[in-house]
Amino acid sequence: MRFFIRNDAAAASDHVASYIVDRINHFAPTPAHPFVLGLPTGSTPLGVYKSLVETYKAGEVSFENVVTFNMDEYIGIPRDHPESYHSFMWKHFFAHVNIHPTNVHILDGNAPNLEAECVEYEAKIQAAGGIDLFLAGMGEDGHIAFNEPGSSLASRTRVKTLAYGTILANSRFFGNDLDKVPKMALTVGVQTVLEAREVVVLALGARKALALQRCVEQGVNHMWTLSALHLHPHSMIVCDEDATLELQVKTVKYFKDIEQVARTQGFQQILPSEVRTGPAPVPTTIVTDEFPAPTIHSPQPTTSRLLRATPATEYPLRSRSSSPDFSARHLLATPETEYTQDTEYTLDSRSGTPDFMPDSMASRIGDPSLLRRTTPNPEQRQPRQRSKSPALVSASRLNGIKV
Ligand SMILES: N[C@@H]1[C@@H](O)[C@H](O)[C@@H](COP(=O)(O)O)O[C@@H]1O
Repeated sequence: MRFFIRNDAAAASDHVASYIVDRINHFAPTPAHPFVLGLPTGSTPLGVYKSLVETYKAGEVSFENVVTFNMDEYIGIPRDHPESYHSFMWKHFFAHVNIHPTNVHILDGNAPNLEAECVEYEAKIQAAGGIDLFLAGMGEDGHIAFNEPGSSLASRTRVKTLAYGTILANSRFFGNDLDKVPKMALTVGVQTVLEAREVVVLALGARKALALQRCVEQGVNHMWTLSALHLHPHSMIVCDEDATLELQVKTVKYFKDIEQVARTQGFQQILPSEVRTGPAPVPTTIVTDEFPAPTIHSPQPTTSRLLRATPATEYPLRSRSSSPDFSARHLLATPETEYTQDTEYTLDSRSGTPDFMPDSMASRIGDPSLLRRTTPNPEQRQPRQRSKSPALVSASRLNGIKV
């Protein structure tokens, strides 16, 4: 996941808007091959829409061959209600750019059959060739679209009951009257979003800080559905400084450093070209006599090893140790080498996995029957007598160990 932090909401919104413009222009959409854009509502994307409209008016982007799919819509308020997502999208974006109304798709929260509406919506996304870029905001509880905490991460477009926290948060658009906020909505699912070729999330303000922290620093969790983005190969979060308030300083520094290094090295984090220009052909493996099918080595069964065998020789654990055996083995491999910290570093970087230490799970379990092993346990072997090389003696002095 890429993560960009900007000083304020305006800079973060501009970053996202110019990113979208770049994607559309690079895609060079045509009527037969339109760019398919997923869109959110809420206060968060307002700056992005404003910037996109300005860019369009400056002649730097066209929405002529852009097809859109909105994330969600309330159930039970008229389409022309000022707070319906239909009204929102036309007011803030569609009415100001050259998009064809027939290319705009927004779920109908008043459809006679809501389930059928959802199924049809997924089919329309498929028919359009899938979504190239899904822009999203996030709820204060980390929801994406209206996928409230506890939503299945495999969910698709469906009817969703809104969480109390969401109703409370969105009541500001309904005169702070909770009774006026719809209690249900239609929403694309988490899986619908994950199937987009790219997902871009904008998070602004301190009220998103906790959710952002959960989604960026913690694992994939169905209670913070935006965290499912970690499963997406091309996802990006852009936020302002206020939204980082709950993140660890080292997390913020790390992501800022990545961006800085990329800039100074002239390396842009761009997507593979096939992602940017529509669906890539499915790769096929050509098998000939000259290039036979590769052998796939199946992993060794682990059960027996866990129960009573000696995994150490096959799967050594990577734990640093100052045991005599550790030092001796390394030095015996290069007896002419004088043991210094530098030498150890050289060995590390050359071998990649220098610090193997025999171990076995069975030895940690206090079950006497596990000591009856059928294969030799390296830990119980008698140490072999080794001659003391000069290097070994030198190392022993440095480490204070007996060899
Ligand atoms: N369904 C929408 C979400 O798509 C949006 O991300 C969220 C955040 O809204 P805001 O940007 O106003 O904080 O609001 C609603 O719940």
